[in-house]
Parts: sequence; structure tokens; C-alpha cells
Amino acid sequence: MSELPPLELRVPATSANLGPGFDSLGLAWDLCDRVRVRVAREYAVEVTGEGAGDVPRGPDHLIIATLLGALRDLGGPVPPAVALEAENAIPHARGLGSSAAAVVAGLLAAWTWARPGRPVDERWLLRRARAVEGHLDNAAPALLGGLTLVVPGEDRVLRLPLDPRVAGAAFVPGDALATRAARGVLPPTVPHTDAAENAGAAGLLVHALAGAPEELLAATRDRLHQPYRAPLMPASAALVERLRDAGAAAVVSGAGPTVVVLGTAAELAGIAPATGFRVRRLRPGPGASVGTPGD
Ligand SMILES: Nc1ncnc2c1ncn2[C@@H]1O[C@H](COP(=O)(O)OP(=O)(O)OP(=O)(O)O)[C@@H](O)[C@H]1O
Ligand SMILES: N[C@@H](CCO)C(=O)O
Repeated sequence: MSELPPLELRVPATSANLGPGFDSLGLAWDLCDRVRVRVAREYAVEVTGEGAGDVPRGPDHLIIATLLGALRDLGGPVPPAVALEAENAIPHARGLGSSAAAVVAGLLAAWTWARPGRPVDERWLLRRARAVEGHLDNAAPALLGGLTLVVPGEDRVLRLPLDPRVAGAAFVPGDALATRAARGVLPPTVPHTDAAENAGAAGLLVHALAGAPEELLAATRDRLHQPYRAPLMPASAALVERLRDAGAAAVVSGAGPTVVVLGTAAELAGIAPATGFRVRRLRPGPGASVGTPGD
């Protein structure tokens, strides 16, 4: 068991939905959590940065629980305990994919211990991530990097072309909002007209992100989730409206309450801070990586 090597992983923050692409489009950012795991006699968890005061310190820590479950699924080896060190940069429960990043870290670590030297089986990893997360639009870009499309109902994930001029600015509020709560307010059905608007906007968004950033404002309109969630995040909803009225392609990131503006670096340079939000400049980034410490 002690032959299982210590591992170091990096996993990116992600924005799911991007406006009209509910549960299907997602984008990885250059904001990453760093995680180290090793076999130990007793569980030990050291966390710095985001969520440090809140996450469990034992086998129920999301990364460790995911790792152990996946090792069992892969037929072992399951160590007596693991020690985990995490430097968290991704804010928790803000719509930037922190839980998907943790799940992808646990699954990549499990694969690396159970199948050393073998390229990760993406279908296995995404199936496991779906079982934990319920949807894949954060896990897919966290694993693959860049812009990804999940086809809900089909077991398929595509990496889509992304114009290198596209960047982001995240407005992260102080208050958290659990994804589960934000999904709980969505109605079981939506009007046909809203579905049609979103279908058109999602198609335009893929086109805009691939090479027509001047279309981003028109392409980021959403009728399927943001209006229903607005009462849970009134400050974010007001900020989206204000930014869009000023011509910026602002959307709610994932289930919120972070607001993300998509645009070229030149457009984003003019974005002013907003009271009650931390602003973080973002660039699209690569997917998760795993190696041994010091690599
Ligand atoms: N790095 C982490 N380590 C341990 N637990 C984590 C970590 N990241 C997230 N979690 C757990 O997941 C919860 C947040 O998950 P949730 O799905 O509500 O939000 P999110 O993933 O940040 O946002 P979204 O899914 O909308 O992008 C945290 O409160 C914490 O319990
Ligand atoms: N598509 C998911 C993303 C959660 O991060 C939702 O909006 O609920």
C-alpha cells in the first residue's frame, strides 16, 4: 500500500450554463485548487484558502470520500487512510464549480492509484462525476479544460472551439448559495417560447465563443434558469441587468450567485468594480492535471 505514490493535482474553477446553455455548456478558468494526497495511517486534512473553516476533516471530506468510493469501484487498492493538503482558490457555493473540482480531483487521484500509467478513461470519470454531482456541465470542463458541451440524456461530452480573445471577469458575492437550493426553485416545465429563445441563443453562443465575440451580448440571453433564480440572489440579478444594460455580456455563473462577464480583454478592461462583490479577472484555462509532488 505504501507503494501508492503521493499525488499532486490541479483542478480549475468552471462556469456552467454561460447564460442559455443550461446543464450543457461549461468553461474552465485559470483559477485552480491545488491538492496533495498520500497514503497515511490516520486521516489528516489540511486546508488553506477558500472553505478552509467549513470542510470536513476526515473521510467525509468530498475529495477523500470521492477518492475512496472510486477506488472501490475500480477494485482497489483502498489505503487504510489518506492525508490531504488543499490550497483552495475556488470559492465554495458561489457557482464556480468548487464541488465539481473536488470530485474531479478525487476521481483522477483514484484512477492514478488504481490504473497507474494508463490514460484516464474519460467516460468512467464523467459517469462517476455525474453520479456525485447529478449533472456534468462543471465536471466536463474541469476535466477537459476550455469550453465543453455536455449533451444531457446522452453520455457525450465535446470540447468546443474557443476564440483566444475571449476572457472573463467574475463578480463573487460574499453570500453563498448551495446549488441544490438553486435547482430547487426551477419549475418542472417552461413555456415553448422561452425554450425556443434559449435554443437560438445557445446556438449563437457556440458561434460567438468560437470566433465572433461581438455577438456575446445577444448570445448570452437566458429564459430557462436565471429569471427563476433571481429572487434567491437579488444583488446578482440586479448586477447582471445593470451590466447588460451597459452592453456587457453578463450571466450568472453556474447556479450562482457569482456573475461572470464574457468578452475580449479590451472590453473587460472597462468593467468597474461593484459594491458587495470581489472582482476576479479570468482567462480560459486547461483541465485538471495529476502528477507526483515536485514534477
Ligand atoms: N475543495 C472542496 N473540498 C471539500 N468540499 C468541497 C470543496 N469544494 C466544494 N465542496 C463542498 O461542496 C459545496 C459547494 O457545492 P455547490 O455545488 O453547492 O457549489 P459550487 O460547486 O461551488 O457551485 P456550482 O455547482 O453552482 O458551480 C461546499 O459547501 C462544500 O461542502
Ligand atoms: N447547470 C447547473 C450548474 C450548477 O453549477 C445548474 O445551473 O444548476
